Amino acid sequence: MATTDAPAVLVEGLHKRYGEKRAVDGLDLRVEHGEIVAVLGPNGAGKTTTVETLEGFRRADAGHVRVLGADPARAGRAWRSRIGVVLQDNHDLAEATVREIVHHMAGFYPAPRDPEQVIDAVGLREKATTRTRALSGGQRRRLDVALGVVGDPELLFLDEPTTGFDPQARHEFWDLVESLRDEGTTILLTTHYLEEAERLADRVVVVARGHVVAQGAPAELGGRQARRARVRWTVDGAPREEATDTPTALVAQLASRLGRPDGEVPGLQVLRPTLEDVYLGLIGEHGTADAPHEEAAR
Ligand SMILES: Nc1ncnc2c1ncn2[C@@H]1O[C@H](COP(=O)(O)OP(=O)(O)OP(=O)(O)O)[C@@H](O)[C@H]1O
Repeated sequence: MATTDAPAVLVEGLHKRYGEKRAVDGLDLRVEHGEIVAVLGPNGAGKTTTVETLEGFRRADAGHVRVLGADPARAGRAWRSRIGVVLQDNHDLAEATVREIVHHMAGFYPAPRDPEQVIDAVGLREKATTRTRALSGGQRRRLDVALGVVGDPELLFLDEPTTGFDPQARHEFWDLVESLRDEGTTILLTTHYLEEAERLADRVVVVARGHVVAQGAPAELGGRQARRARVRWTVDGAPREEATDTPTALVAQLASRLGRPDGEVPGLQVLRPTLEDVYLGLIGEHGTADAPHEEAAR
């Protein structure tokens, strides 16, 4: 039960096929205790299959998987009580109220959070006595998050947690995730929102066609080349552009070289690639999930 030096999640060479489809194809992943890792990737890249394998809901065809020191395919109830899960699709609890469900779920864990505090934390106080069938999509998702955290998990899996959230709800959810991080919860999330990954993740892992194609801190993903700034300016109305690691020096040089009395550089723009730019570049390089595998095409 004690936390060891072993990572919270360790995946080596994970493979999973559905018939001929290689959904996960040699995926490696490591999540340290206390870390928030965001898994990004196009539709069909294998993110959900991977996460569901880590949660013990799917069996790997091959590979080494350890989650909190155990093989999820064989781990028992004590292990399950240490993880929290927010799935992409949800079971139907339509007739129960928010309060009933959160209290009910808390009862399955040895040391749950206070269900009323959880209801507050996910912003469902005003809906506590509402039946779940009467919740909006975003409210329903907040309830899913409440059910994922009520057991006070050491490790929380969030599969596209904010899909369907309005911008305010998304920001509130991010605050909630950050407070969980401050309490030491390890979090693995999948998302299609680059802003979400940038805001929350210590590390971003990009998956395409069933394996990891890049990983790193959000500010470093893609390496120096992908992160170069582009400086644009005009000379006699004609556009010029240069990629550089030192945009400030280039701008200073342009200001003196162009020799305008006011020191202004006409049409000056300094563009730095966003995480989205870098991500789209990586995905472009590695093809989309549904492109045929190179091996298959040979
Ligand atoms: N139960 C299943 N049976 C057959 N094929 C499946 C099954 N689940 C997933 N797949 C296929 O496996 C591949 C990976 O799917 P997965 O759901 O893991 O991707 P994902 O990265 O989570 O995608 P998304 O971003 O759309 O949620 C896809 O091509 C998908 O069609």
